[in-house]
Amino acid sequence: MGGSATGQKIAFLGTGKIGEALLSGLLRAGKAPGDVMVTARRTERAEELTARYGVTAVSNADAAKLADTLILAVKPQDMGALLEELAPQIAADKLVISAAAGIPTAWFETRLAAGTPVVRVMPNTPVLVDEGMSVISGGSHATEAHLVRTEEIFRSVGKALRVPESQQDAATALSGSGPAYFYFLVEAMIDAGILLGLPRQVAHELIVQSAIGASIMLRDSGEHPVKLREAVTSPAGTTIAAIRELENHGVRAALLGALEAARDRSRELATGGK
Ligand SMILES: NC(=O)C1=CN([C@@H]2O[C@H](COP(=O)(O)OP(=O)(O)OC[C@H]3O[C@@H](n4cnc5c(N)ncnc54)[C@H](OP(=O)(O)O)[C@@H]3O)[C@@H](O)[C@H]2O)C=CC1
Ligand SMILES: O=C(O)[C@@H]1CCC=N1
Repeated sequence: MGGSATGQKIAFLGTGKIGEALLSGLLRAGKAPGDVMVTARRTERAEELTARYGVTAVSNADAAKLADTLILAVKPQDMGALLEELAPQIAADKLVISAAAGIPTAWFETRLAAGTPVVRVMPNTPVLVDEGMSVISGGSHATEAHLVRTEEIFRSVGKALRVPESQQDAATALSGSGPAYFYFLVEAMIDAGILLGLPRQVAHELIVQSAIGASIMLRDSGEHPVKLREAVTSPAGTTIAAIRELENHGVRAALLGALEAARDRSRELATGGK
């Protein structure tokens, strides 16, 4: 199989939140709807996706037959059943990409035909706005061409970075789940604005634009986050009063613990368990 994704048929097996986000991004990037297939458990969901995107809804078995690249995007807990149904139908010249948290490439390799290339990818939902962060690791039969083909798919919706598979659970905790932490912080800060007497819409606008500005500075200034924070923190000013409260409440320690918990949960999902 060649390295280029152009003209290749791609199937999403399980097209929920992340599957749909990726699908919409691929189409925005110019992939022809006729080259994209989706599978769904429910007929209404299949109809919704075909109406919205003009892609073809097929059975899992047909996806395995017709597509060159299969992107498996069901929950880790549903992966066992999907593989049981599908493994015998996947020829070893297909590229199998798993977007599932936790499950190692070796788990797939033991269930698929000998030599089937498997690539594990952890994307995140900002693929919806072409600002995704996808972390990629090849299994033991994935060649450079397979990794390049995977990168082409995920770079069309943001950044992609190759890491050793041993780093995937940590990457899942950081970038896979990462957007949720920012939404959580923004939600809490909007509530703080309400506490301070601002109308909700004003609080929302102030915090969201501050988040956008801060994110762009983090990305583009080349400065360490400490430097950027110091530049906001005037002597005896307002910011240091807030930072003292954050430190008093152990927010840094809470984040360390939170990401460790996410990493551990990813490890627990390794067997597709509950
Ligand atoms: N959400 C995120 O931000 C990210 C998620 N992931 C990973 O992506 C995967 C999916 O997560 P997410 O999109 O959030 O979950 P969703 O539940 O939104 O999507 C999973 C979809 O798979 C469908 N499905 C389940 N079994 C089958 C089957 N046998 N055949 C066809 N379709 C099936 C479900 O159908 P039904 O609607 O009937 O339940 C559902 O639509 C997980 O493994 C997760 O770890 C990775 C990175 C980020
Ligand atoms: O919460 C989850 O398990 C998935 C994986 C990373 C983001 N969402």
